[in-house]
Amino acid sequence: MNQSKEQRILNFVLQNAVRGDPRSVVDTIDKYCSQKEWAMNVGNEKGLILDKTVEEVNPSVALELGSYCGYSAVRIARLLKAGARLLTVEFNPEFAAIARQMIEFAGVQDKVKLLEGPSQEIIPQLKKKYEVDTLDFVFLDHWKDRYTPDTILLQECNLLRKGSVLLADNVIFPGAPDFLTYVRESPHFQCTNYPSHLEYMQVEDAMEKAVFLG
Ligand SMILES: Cn1ncc2cc([C@H](O)c3cccc(CNC(=O)c4cc(-c5ccc(F)cc5)cc(O)c4O)c3)ccc21
Ligand SMILES: [Mg+2]
Repeated sequence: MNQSKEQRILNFVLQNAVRGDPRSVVDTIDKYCSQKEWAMNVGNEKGLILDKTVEEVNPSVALELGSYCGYSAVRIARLLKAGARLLTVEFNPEFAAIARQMIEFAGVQDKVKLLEGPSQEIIPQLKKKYEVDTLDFVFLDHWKDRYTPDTILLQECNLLRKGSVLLADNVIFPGAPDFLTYVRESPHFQCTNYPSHLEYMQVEDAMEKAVFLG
């Protein structure tokens, strides 16, 4: 049975990156996906925006929606302070299996918990089952038509507090127009747009930061 692209990315990392070195895992994925096969990792250009936002927020509890191969989970986890944790949600079993191995190889498994299932089922379980009080940081990178309903669900589940930061990938390409309208018109969010480019391409893209005002 021939391998999936995601399996090929993982194999390239296992053979070329340095075990326990998150930076080398991130760089190796970027090398493969820019030179051999495009894949929907956030990439290095938007990754720098992600890094700056994570460093600014310095979250104790972070949530990622859409693990994919674990690229952004490794990228976020490497910046977390001692005792801080990242919960990453992936519904596709094959992607989840790849991401778990990527996270393990990078050596950030003590900071990251991958939750397998769709976000709309996982989010309502975060408080009781995963002992979350409120979320300091949320990275949205799953199905673009889920950004808005899940942002509403996070509020309904009382998972956001004054100052919680949402950062959304791909608000220009593939695009999340309803999400942009929702957060920009809501009195409960203060929004900032970060123009960038689609990972590994010269296509325009952007990230949107939305700070919850309570
Ligand atoms: C409900 N739920 N809960 C958890 C959860 C997890 C998933 C998966 O991780 C998953 C699977 C497939 C697609 C996505 C979204 N990502 C994208 O669609 C995307 C596309 C492109 C792009 C750009 C140019 C192209 F030509 C084609 C694709 C560039 C990007 O950065 C992307 O993030 C996410 C899905 C639903 C989930
Ligand atoms: Mg994306």
